[in-house]
Amino acid sequence: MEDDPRRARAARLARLRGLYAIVGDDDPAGRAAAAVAGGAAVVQVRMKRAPAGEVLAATRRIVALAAGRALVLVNDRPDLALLSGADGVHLGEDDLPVADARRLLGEALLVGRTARTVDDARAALAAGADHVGYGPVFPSLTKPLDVAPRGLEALAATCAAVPAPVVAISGITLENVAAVARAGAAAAAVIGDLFDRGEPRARAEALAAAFARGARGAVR
Ligand SMILES: Cc1ncc(COP(=O)(O)OP(=O)(O)O)c(N)n1
Ligand SMILES: Cc1nc(C(=O)O)sc1CCOP(=O)(O)O
Ligand SMILES: [Mg+2]
Repeated sequence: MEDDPRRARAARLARLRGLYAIVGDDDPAGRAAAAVAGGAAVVQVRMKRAPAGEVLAATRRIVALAAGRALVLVNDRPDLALLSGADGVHLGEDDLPVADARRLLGEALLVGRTARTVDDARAALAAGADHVGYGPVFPSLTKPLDVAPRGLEALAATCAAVPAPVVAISGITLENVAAVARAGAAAAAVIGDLFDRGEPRARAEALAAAFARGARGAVR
């Protein structure tokens, strides 16, 4: 057990920076390996079709390959986050409440929560989350959404208002990722532009470098 759980969580939160890759049911470990090799700081396991045992086995493989290089978070399932040795969980409105996931995971692991508004983000933090996933920033080709894209100005306002790391999500590409970083996002969550645009390792390198330039305020 990590000696000082709050210190352990702070150390994890400090690593929640840059490219945040989301892998799904198609070759999760292979995609995670390519993303981490390309400099992704975070891998989220978001397997929506596989049975729980398969998600657990894949997440354990990803925890092992990412060790020391990238954080691993599990979408939806705090139980699988705990059992797999992952760094935390990401929750949305259809998942367990943040407070219950926090009870299950304890203080050392990360709990992220989807937020559509600043009020959503504040409520998530008050309930025990330590970061939020804010979006949709742009339209997504991967996930149909029943909410309108928020855009960069709303992202910037949310990053300024929320006293915790904000992970931007939805429609993030090599063309807009620097602007996402300049808006103040701690990290940029990406699926399509990372895995459907050529070789993922090289794409990850390009996305991570572009995010870093934006975070320095550099003009591309
Ligand atoms: C970093 C990040 N932000 C938001 C989401 C969306 O999560 P959720 O609302 O639980 O929806 P699904 O991903 O489960 O469809 C996310 N996964 N990651
Ligand atoms: C998993 C997910 N959640 C979203 C939300 O806004 O809740 S958008 C999204 C898909 C992100 O994929 P892409 O980078 O291809 O747009
Ligand atoms: Mg979810």
